[in-house]
Amino acid sequence: MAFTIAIAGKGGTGKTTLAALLIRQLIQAGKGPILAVDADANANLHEALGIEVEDTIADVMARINNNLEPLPAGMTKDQYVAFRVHQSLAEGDEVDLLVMGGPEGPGCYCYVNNLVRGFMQELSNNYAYVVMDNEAGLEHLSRRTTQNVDILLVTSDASARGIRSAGRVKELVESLALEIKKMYLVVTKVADGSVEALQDEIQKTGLELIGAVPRDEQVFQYDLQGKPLVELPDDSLVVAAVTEIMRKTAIL
Ligand SMILES: Nc1ncnc2c1ncn2[C@@H]1O[C@H](COP(=O)(O)OP(=O)(O)OP(=O)(O)O)[C@@H](O)[C@H]1O
Repeated sequence: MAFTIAIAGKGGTGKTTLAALLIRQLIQAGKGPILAVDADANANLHEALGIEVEDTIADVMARINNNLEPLPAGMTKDQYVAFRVHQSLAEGDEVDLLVMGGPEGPGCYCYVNNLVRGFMQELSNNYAYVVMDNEAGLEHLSRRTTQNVDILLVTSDASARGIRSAGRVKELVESLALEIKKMYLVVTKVADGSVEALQDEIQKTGLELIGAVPRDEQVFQYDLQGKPLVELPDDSLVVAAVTEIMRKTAIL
């Protein structure tokens, strides 16, 4: 069973950046193969990883559900879904990427979710690690289309409002009774001293702060130029911060 790391937080809090850097460091440490799952409808993990994606799972499922892709002779719907999901896996060096996409059309949830869930479980057995980029609403985790999580990293930017919404992610996890072994807070885009100023807010959430990712102009520049974040240099400030988080959480 793959070790699963999920990242969740409000839009723009650096989830994709964190996911890409975790994957970068896992690869560097020779911990592949890794399955990256983009479960954020707005996310662009493929760009951060430098992997081309043709299809999202939601697109494939919508086509199958609307009979735009007739079943090949001799194949059951289950077999065909498994085959098409497998086909939409984008392959890179040491990391493959599955983009969930969405939102899904009405009326197709249960059946497709059940199939995707079964398929995800089987698929993840082929990998040492699964790294998932999720929305704050934890859509896929709550529908259990994805498997149990070993570590959930909740991201917040360095603002009191951000910390409070990270606290709501924690409450959501608890109210949904999700099977998550460990949950930590990561404050992102941190300028000098701003984490200290947030200590009271952090304490109120009950989340354990595991690390801070500094605001780094280089990340912004890479995104601006469409350069994959996995190509950030070894001496990058954010790479060092993520490596430290991985040590503290015993991922590395
Ligand atoms: N440590 C950082 N330093 C500077 N800029 C950053 C940092 N982390 C993220 N950013 C910038 O913040 C923006 C949002 O980052 P990112 O895409 O990682 O967030 P996200 O939470 O995945 O957002 P979304 O939910 O919209 O996909 C990007 O423009 C990125 O360049």
